[in-house]
Amino acid sequence: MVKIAPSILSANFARLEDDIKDVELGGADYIHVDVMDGHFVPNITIGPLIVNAIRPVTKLPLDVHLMIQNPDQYIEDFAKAGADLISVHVEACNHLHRTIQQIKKLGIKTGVVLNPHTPIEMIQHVLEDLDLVLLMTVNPGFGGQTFIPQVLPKIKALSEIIKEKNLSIEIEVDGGVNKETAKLCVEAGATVLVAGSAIYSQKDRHKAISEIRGN
Ligand SMILES: O=C(CO)[C@H](O)[C@H](O)COP(=O)(O)O
Ligand SMILES: [Fe+2]
Repeated sequence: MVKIAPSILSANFARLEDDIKDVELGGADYIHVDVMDGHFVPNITIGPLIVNAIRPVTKLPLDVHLMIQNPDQYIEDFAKAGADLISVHVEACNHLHRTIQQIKKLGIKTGVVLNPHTPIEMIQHVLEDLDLVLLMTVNPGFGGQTFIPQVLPKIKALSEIIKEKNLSIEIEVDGGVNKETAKLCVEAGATVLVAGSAIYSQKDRHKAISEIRGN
C-alpha cells in the first residue's frame, strides 16, 4: 500500500501539535517537514528547534526535506532534533557522496531529492546508499502549487532502475499531489506521496488521506 506523508507546511503553525495528531489518527505514515532557508529556495520555514518540539507529539517517523544550501552544516542538528529520515537536494550538494555518508553515519535513513528538471542520471552512482529518492513534482519553495506532469516518466524510469538493480528504495513524490495526481504517481511507481494543501485544506483530513491513498 502506498504511504502518505502529510506536509506540515500547510498546517496551522499555531496548532501544530493538533494538526500532526490529526493526520496520525487519519492513517498517515510519515510527517513531512519542509525546511527552507531563503537561499536554495525563495522562502524561509523551520529549523531544528521546531523538529525538536514536534518530536514528542507523534510516533510517526519525521521525514525532513532539506531545501537549504550547504546541508552538510545542518544535518547533525536535524538528526539530533529527531529526524528519522533526512533528504538533501542533489542541486545543493557539491560532494553528494560525502553528504550521503554523513547522513548514514548518524544512523538515520538517507534520501536524495531531484528538482523537476534534474535528470535521474545525477544519482546513478549513489543509488546503492539510499533509502529513498524524492522526485519533486513542483519547483520547491511553496505549498499549493500545480503538479508538473512531465515528471511522471522520470518516476517510471527510476522505478524500473530500482527493480532492475533489485534495490529496496522508496520513491517519494512531492508537490501538487491530490487524489487525481496521486493515482498517476502510483501508476508510474511512486511508493510514498507527500501532500500538504490537499490534506490540510480539508476539514476531514482522514478522508483526504484515504482518498489520496486511493481507498
Ligand atoms: O517541498 C515542498 C515544497 O517545496 C512541499 O512538501 C510541497 O509543496 C507540499 O505542498 P503541496 O502538497 O501543497 O504541493
Ligand atoms: Fe517537501
